[in-house]
Amino acid sequence: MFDFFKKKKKEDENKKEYLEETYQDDEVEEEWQIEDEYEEDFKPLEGGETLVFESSNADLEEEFSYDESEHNENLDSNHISTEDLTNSSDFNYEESNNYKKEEIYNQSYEESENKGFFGKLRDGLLKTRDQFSSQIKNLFTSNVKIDDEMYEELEDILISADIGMETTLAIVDSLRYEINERNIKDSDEIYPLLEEIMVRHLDRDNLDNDLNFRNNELAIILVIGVNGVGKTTTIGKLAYNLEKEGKSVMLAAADTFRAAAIEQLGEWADKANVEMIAHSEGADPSAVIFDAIKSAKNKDIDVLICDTAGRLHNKKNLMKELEKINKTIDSHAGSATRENLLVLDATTGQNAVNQLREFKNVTDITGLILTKLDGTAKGGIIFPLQYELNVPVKYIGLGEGIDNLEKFDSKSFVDAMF
Ligand SMILES: Nc1nc2c(ncn2[C@@H]2O[C@H](COP(=O)(O)OP(=O)(O)OP(=O)(O)O)[C@@H](O)[C@H]2O)c(=O)[nH]1
Repeated sequence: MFDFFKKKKKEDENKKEYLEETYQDDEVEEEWQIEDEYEEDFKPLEGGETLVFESSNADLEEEFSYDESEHNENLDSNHISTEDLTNSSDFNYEESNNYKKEEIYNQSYEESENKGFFGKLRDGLLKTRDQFSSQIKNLFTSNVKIDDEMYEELEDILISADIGMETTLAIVDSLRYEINERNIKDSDEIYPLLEEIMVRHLDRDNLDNDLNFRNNELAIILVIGVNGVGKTTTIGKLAYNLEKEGKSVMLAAADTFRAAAIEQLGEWADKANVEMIAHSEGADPSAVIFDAIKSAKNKDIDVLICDTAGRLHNKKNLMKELEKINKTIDSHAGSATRENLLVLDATTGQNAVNQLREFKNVTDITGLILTKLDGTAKGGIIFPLQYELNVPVKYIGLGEGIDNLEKFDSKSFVDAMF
């Protein structure tokens, strides 16, 4: 699965220094029993090694030529080996190695490379458009009388597209106002006006839909989200996108809750041809991020994308875990530009809005990635997320392929809905 492993020396002094620097706050220290945890997490690990999963790259392979027998000798149970991964009962190496790589590349490259951004967006939003656009067209091209009944019908259509009550009412109010102001009598003219008003509502707060990068500064992206929303897939796609833009990317497998999460991320690291830093299942996520920051700095990496476990059922622990991760980043990469991106599954409709509300109570969310828009007619969910909760959508997922992640742009999105 991983083309080879590289082992990296870690001095015990660094660990001590890290613990001292990071955990000066008595309260946090007490609650987390940091000393114990870290002693366990960092227990060397004969030779004090951390595993770095390298992507397949001939040059790198030469540079860090990997001696498997040496690796096996030194491997500590606290870290993962290829064998652990391939032999684990819930992981089928053969299958996983063959499965998506081919599928994903064929599907993505052959079909999508020929299509421009807008073509892909329109394809991805087919289900949303099918439902929404046909209803809107029916309403406005049938010489409907511009009266309260028409506005009520429009409200129903917008709400059924998951646009949410608050945004729907705001859009319909604006439309009513504009129709009066412009003295529109012909219902045909309402169709483009509605499109214009919908874009305006998405853009109301001038939210920044781009990722936050500064030249020559490491950017650290924490990716948060509950199981199954498409977090791992999205990290792989994002790494691939950013690499294509010319940035060097590294992944940190800080969702250590399940071994399968680490394995799956490793697969995506391979597909996107980027490096991944991982410890074993149950390790301290902050320790993984600490190692990843060190490695990213040593290698002059532009973007470090960190997977995290987003288990909302234990909000207090999640909050503490994220606090600890943030503290680690502040202490060791204080000048890094930061993003906390929440991944939401569009097919869950209003549930995605509830998840954003919950996560906003737990941590600062700087942006959203809305996945699986290709599999739902609920694309309108993007409106309450941006308009009501004021969090910018930065990317949208339009399929399972590695290049099925697109930057979000309100004008193109609304165009593709109509
Ligand atoms: N159609 C479609 N499927 C997607 C998209 N993003 C992710 N998926 C699929 O959603 C499923 C779950 O994705 P994962 O990346 O495993 O989700 P996760 O949040 O990491 O889930 P856990 O590993 O259980 O925490 C997979 O089958 C993905 O292929 C998307 O944009 N469109």
